[in-house]
Amino acid sequence: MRRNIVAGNWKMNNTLDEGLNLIKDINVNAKKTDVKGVQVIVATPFIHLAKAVEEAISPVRIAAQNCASEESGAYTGEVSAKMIRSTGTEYVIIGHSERRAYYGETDEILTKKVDQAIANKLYPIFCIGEVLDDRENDKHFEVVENQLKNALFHLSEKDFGRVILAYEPVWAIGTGKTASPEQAQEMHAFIRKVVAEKYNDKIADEVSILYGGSMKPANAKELVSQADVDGGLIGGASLNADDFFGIITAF
Ligand SMILES: O=C[C@H](O)COP(=O)(O)O
Repeated sequence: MRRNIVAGNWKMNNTLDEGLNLIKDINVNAKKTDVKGVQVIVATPFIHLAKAVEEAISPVRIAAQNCASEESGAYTGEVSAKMIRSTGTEYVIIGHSERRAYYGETDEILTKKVDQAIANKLYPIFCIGEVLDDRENDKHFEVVENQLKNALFHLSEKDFGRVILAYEPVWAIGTGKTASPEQAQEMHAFIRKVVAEKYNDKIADEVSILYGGSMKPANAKELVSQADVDGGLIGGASLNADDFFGIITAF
């Protein structure tokens, strides 16, 4: 079912103590705030996951920021989807533009990660988005469509139903430049259309599509009030519980 979701992505920030204190602050905010049915997700580094799951109270759920493309074995430094699920974690971000750009994650690798996540009953938060050059050359729709097709469209209808999409124009991540509400809506509507063409209208209508890229309390309301923007994937502003809830209460 299409849900409103605000997911914080801590990226490589917070020691274990800092992270658990932030979860406590998020719990305090969650208790005193009417989140109006918004699903709150916090994507922590791997080291926090098991304790964050114990600490987080409803409606806060925990996500990993990545998972291995392989099931198990001699892959030093990797963390499998099964290991992540064994901590009680329910969600995993896959295909973040930083993973694509800095760690060479191709569509082929991402396909395997998505399959691992689904096989281990995690909900993938799958990131798509163009770089500035793509947008300036009017290739942004094509790029996003290919990212969807190449890593997700092998999924059955049932498995696709577990996926949350996050549109993150790379030029807006951590730059303070946000896509305008119109640019976000235009792309989200396009994504829904591409999903409808591949699957059907019902599936397209039910998939949650989050916007990510310099979303802050000050601009969140305009973005989430767009018809096809179902929430946000928040980087910088998720590192402070008050800012994070400033976005959650924008609905
Ligand atoms: O995963 C989150 C996005 O990369 C957005 O990051 P940002 O809010 O710091 O721009």
